[in-house]
Amino acid sequence: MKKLKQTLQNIKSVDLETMEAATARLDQLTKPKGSLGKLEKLAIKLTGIRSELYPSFKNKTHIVMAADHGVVEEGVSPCAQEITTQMVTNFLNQGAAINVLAKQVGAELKIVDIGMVDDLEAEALITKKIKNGTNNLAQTRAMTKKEAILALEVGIEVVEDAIKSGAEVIGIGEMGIGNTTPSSAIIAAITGAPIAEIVGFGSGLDAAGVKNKIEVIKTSLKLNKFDSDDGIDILAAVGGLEIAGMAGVILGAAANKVPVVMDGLISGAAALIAQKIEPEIVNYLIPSHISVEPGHKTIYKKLGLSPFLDLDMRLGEGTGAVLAMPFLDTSISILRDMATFAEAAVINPNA
Ligand SMILES: Cc1cc2ncn([C@H]3O[C@H](COP(=O)(O)O)[C@@H](O)[C@H]3O)c2cc1C
Ligand SMILES: O=C(O)c1cccnc1
Repeated sequence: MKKLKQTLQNIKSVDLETMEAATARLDQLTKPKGSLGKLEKLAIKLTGIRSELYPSFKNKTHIVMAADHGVVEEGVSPCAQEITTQMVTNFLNQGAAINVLAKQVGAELKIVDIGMVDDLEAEALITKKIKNGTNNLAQTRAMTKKEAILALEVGIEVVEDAIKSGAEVIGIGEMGIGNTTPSSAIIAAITGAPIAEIVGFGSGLDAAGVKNKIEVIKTSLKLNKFDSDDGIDILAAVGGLEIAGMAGVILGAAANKVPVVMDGLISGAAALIAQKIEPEIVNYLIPSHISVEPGHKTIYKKLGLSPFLDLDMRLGEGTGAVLAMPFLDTSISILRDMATFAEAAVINPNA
């Protein structure tokens, strides 16, 4: 609890003065005002986070949190729970989509066991297990508040280590069979959106499976009472350990003035929890893509963010997050390297 408290105290508002300077420069560059759209908004946001006009995002780290979910016994996923362990092994052997995409953009990968059912031993795996999977949230609370806090603190620790090693931008992703169920429950709990509008087929449920998933989520929200103003209570009632870990990464990164690139539905649920705990974190969050999962747009709406990419993706692991990472460097190179109207001797249409 001490680590979490300290981290929350260290989260400060972003630097509005530097953002104004960035806006003024963007408006002097040789292009119609605002014509580079979201890239311009991104550059302005990043200067505010880093308190620097031309921050670097060359050193990229992507953190994948892995955990299991008791609720899979309700048939909410078409996939067997063992796939979590098999995929984490695949991550460690460089064979998954996230390995290929992270390598492509030059991001270092960190894989964290924060709550897998199986105990894997591997040098490259960061083992910070809170427990071997959550409880079945259709029967009882997913975890205790203490476990939720410990999982948040794992996220803070892992991201602080990455930042100490030089990370200038952090991506978040996850692996955990069944985790679109707690994610959808969190979205419903926080936004109040109708459950049937949020829930999707996850990794590939059929129509009957989606119907069952909706009922399981409704049951979990009725059964597990929580204080809807308390992000940690929501996390403990209907969340997941990897979701808590990612929320901790967001809080820890914000406390250190480092931007976090979100991924799909599950990282989005973590962002909603982090926002509930500390609303200021939204100013440190960078969206990436819009997932096929219907609840993802509800998340972006609640966060007030708009994604860059629409690639019909629905994988998770942080695949969308790493794909968006190069946009950070790109937006700053626009701000830094383009000529102004005065430098290029071009008539300024806005003057
Ligand atoms: C082989 C495989 C690799 C994955 N990588 C991410 N997920 C994604 O699917 C899971 C969530 O979907 P659901 O809630 O329907 O179980 C998570 O592990 C998520 O990361 C995968 C799923 C599978 C099958
Ligand atoms: O939106 C996602 O990231 C997602 C969707 C389905 C399954 N796994 C992840």
